[in-house]
Amino acid sequence: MADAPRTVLISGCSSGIGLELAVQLAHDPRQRYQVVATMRDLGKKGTLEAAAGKALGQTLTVAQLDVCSDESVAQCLSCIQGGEVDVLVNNAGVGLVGPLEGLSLAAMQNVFDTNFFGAVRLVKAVLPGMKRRRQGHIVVVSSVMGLQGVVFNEVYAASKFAMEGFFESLAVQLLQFNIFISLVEPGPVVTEFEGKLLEQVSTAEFPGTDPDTLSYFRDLYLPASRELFHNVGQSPQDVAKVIVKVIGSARPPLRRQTNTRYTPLTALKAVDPSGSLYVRTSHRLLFRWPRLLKLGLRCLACSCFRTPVWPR
Ligand SMILES: NC(=O)C1=CN([C@@H]2O[C@H](COP(=O)(O)OP(=O)(O)OC[C@H]3O[C@@H](n4cnc5c(N)ncnc54)[C@H](OP(=O)(O)O)[C@@H]3O)[C@@H](O)[C@H]2O)C=CC1
Ligand SMILES: CC1=C(/C=C/C(C)=C/C=C/C(C)=C/C=O)C(C)(C)CCC1
Repeated sequence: MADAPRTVLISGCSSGIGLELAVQLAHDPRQRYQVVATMRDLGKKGTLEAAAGKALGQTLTVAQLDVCSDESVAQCLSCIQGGEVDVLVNNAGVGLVGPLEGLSLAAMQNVFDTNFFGAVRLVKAVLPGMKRRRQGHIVVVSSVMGLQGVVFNEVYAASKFAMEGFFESLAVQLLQFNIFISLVEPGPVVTEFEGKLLEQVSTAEFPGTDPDTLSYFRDLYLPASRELFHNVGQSPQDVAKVIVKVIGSARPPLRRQTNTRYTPLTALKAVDPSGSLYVRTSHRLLFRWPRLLKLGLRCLACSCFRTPVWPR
C-alpha cells in the first residue's frame, strides 16, 4: 500500500524558486506530497494558482504566511490538518546589495529578520510535532553566499552564513529524532530576486559613500554581476528539480549545491581553507582584470568547465 502523502510547507511561494517547487511537488506523478504553498501577500497568488492548474485544491493549497510574524505563523499552522508538517522548506528570502556605508541598519536588520529569524521562527513552530512523531525534514534554501562572501553583499552573505551555522549545529541533535536537515545552495538564479535588487540599487543614493567605492560598485561590480547572471544563472525550475530530489531522498544530504557552472568559484574556497585563494582571486578578477573575468564567465557558460556532478 502507498504511504500517506507527506505535508510539505513552503515559505515564499509568490514567485521564483518557492513557486516552482510548490508546483513541481504538487504534480508529483506518485502523489507523494500535500503542498501548503504560502506567501505573505495573498494578492499575489494568481501566478501560483495558474501554474498549479488541476493540482489546486487537490495536492496544493495556498495559505498566508509572513515569516516575520509570530501570529501569521501560528495562524497558518492552525489551518493545517493536525498541525503536522512533515517537510518544511524555508525558502522566503530577501537580498541586499551595495556599499556598506550607504545602507541603513534598518535595511540590514530586515535581511536578518526575514532570512535568518524567519527560518528560525518556522523551525521553532514545527519542531515539537516533528520530534513527537520522530520524523521530519527541514530544507533550507541557503546560497553559495552561505559558503563564501561576495563583495558588496556583506549583509546578505552574513544572513546565509548564519543559516548555515544554525542548521548545521541543529542537524546533529535532530538526527537523534530521525529528523533531517538539508541546506540547498544555489548560485545565481534568474528570478525576481535580481530585478528587486537592481530596482533598489537604481534609486538608492548610498549616502555617505566615498566616490571611489561608489564607482567600484556601479562601474565594476554591477556589470560583473549582470554578466554572471547572464552566463551562469540557473532557472528556478532547475533549482526546484534539485530540491525535489533532495526531498525525495531516503538519506537527505546536509548540503547540496545546485549549479555546476558556479562550482569553479566555490572550489576556490574549498581547495584553500585559509581563504586567501578565493579572496585574492576575486579581488584580482574584479579590480585588476575585469576583461579576464568577462572572458572567464563566458567560458563557464559554455561546456568546457562543466563537470559530471549534480544536477544530472
Ligand atoms: N535568485 C537568486 O539568485 C538566489 C536566491 N536564493 C534564495 O532563494 C530564495 C528564494 O528566492 P528567489 O525565488 O530567487 O526570489 P524571489 O524574490 O522570486 O522570491 C522570494 C520570495 O520570498 C518572499 N518573502 C520575502 N519576505 C517574506 C516574508 N517576510 N514572509 C514570507 N515571504 C517573504 C517573497 O514574497 P513577496 O513577493 O511578498 O516579496 C517571495 O515569494 C531566497 O531565500 C533567496 O535568498 C539563493 C541563491 C540565489
Ligand atoms: C564570486 C565572484 C563574483 C560575484 C558573484 C556573485 C554576484 C554571486 C551571486 C550569487 C547570488 C545572487 C546568490 C544568491 O543567493 C564577482 C563579483 C563576479 C567577482 C569574481 C568572484
